[in-house]
Amino acid sequence: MSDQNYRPGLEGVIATETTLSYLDVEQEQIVIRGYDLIELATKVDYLRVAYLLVAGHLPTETEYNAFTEQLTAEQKVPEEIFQIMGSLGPHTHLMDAVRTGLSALATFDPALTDRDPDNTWRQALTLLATMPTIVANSYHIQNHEPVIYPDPTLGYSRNFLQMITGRIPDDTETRAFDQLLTVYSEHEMPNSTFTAIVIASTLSDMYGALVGAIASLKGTLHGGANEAVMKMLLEMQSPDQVEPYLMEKLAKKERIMGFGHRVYMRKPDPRALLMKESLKELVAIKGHHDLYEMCVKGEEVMQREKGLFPNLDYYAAPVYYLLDVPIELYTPIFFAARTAGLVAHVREQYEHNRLFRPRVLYTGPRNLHP
Ligand SMILES: CC(=O)SCCNC(=O)CCNC(=O)[C@H](O)C(C)(C)COP(=O)(O)OP(=O)(O)OC[C@H]1O[C@@H](n2cnc3c(N)ncnc32)[C@H](O)[C@@H]1OP(=O)(O)O
Ligand SMILES: O=C([O-])CC(=O)C(=O)O
Repeated sequence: MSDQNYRPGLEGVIATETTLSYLDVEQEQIVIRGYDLIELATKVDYLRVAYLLVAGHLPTETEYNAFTEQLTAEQKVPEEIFQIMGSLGPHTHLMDAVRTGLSALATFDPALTDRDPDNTWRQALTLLATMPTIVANSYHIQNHEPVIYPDPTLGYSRNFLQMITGRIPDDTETRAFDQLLTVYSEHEMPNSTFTAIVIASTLSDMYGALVGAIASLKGTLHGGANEAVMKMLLEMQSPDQVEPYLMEKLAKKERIMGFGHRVYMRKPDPRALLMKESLKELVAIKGHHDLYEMCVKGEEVMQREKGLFPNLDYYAAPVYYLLDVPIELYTPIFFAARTAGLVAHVREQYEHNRLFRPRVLYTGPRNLHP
């Protein structure tokens, strides 16, 4: 086979057609069904964006009310899910606990393999409704704490955050968390979304596609970077330590988590800019000015030394931190937020399916005999 089409890591390769989203790097815009993601994040809430992704248009007030009512009605998960998650080993990574919880949830779906759009819409709603409950409680279960059940009187994001921290967040915290969910909701064709549509292309079910996506998102080159960023910031301790810390790592040719991006490359990630603003606002209210200063210093050093910009994970990590979210939950929350984009992509894949089955550039031996 000719190697002229071979691109390691499929860099720059167009894998599918979609009406969902597009990274317009030149215009520095993330297009979500025609809208700018950053404008959406500043003007509408996460649930409206989730509806936009799955249904294809922003909801009317009637559609929005019906959507939130349906989600609220489905927030609870069967107790067996918590029991299964509670039976996992002592070293369980929360992404693996969520992966297992989601896998188990599939066994409660009465029409798991029915790909009719009405059924996949129902499944999308179930997944959006239950993911916060599974994600938040993965932490409590692993730490032998009581499960915190969803509170149907709170909105989606406020309820999600209260299930994590055990206290009802104020309006500022709820808004910051909601915005975080929105900027994580969809991002064209990252590794995890690609994994999901590859699985869906075999006509496997939506849950299975998302289970694969979780495994992909766990990696530190992808979603796992946000946890690594926070650990790095805590290790640095103070603004004056940032430069020596980063210079030492760079001298050892280590990757600095939260910087660089396959698509943006040497351009800023618009989501990181919004999260930087969000961090600034939270710091003004909650203190931790040092944290903001450290982040800005890190950005300056990486720009000067490597010409690299921060990605979303770099500024999302300290925002999570100021919202009192345990570090182990940063990546699972990314997954919960991305559920909106993932279910929309899986539904789209079913609508115009073609099995993914690429070829290889074979570099091994030939004509050997046993
Ligand atoms: C929400 C998200 O999932 S965003 C991604 C989150 N992941 C991270 O933050 C992990 C850190 N970043 C990285 O490892 C990379 O930038 C990736 C994986 C995100 C993208 O990588 P790729 O597109 O494969 O870029 P590639 O690895 O070819 O890097 C290009 C150059 O930039 C350097 N580079 C890229 N990112 C980094 C980094 N974070 N730290 C140090 N150097 C870096 C590479 O060493 C390479 O330099 P060279 O040309 O001198 O060898
Ligand atoms: O687009 C990517 O490759 C990774 C990313 O930023 C995301 O999934 O949000």
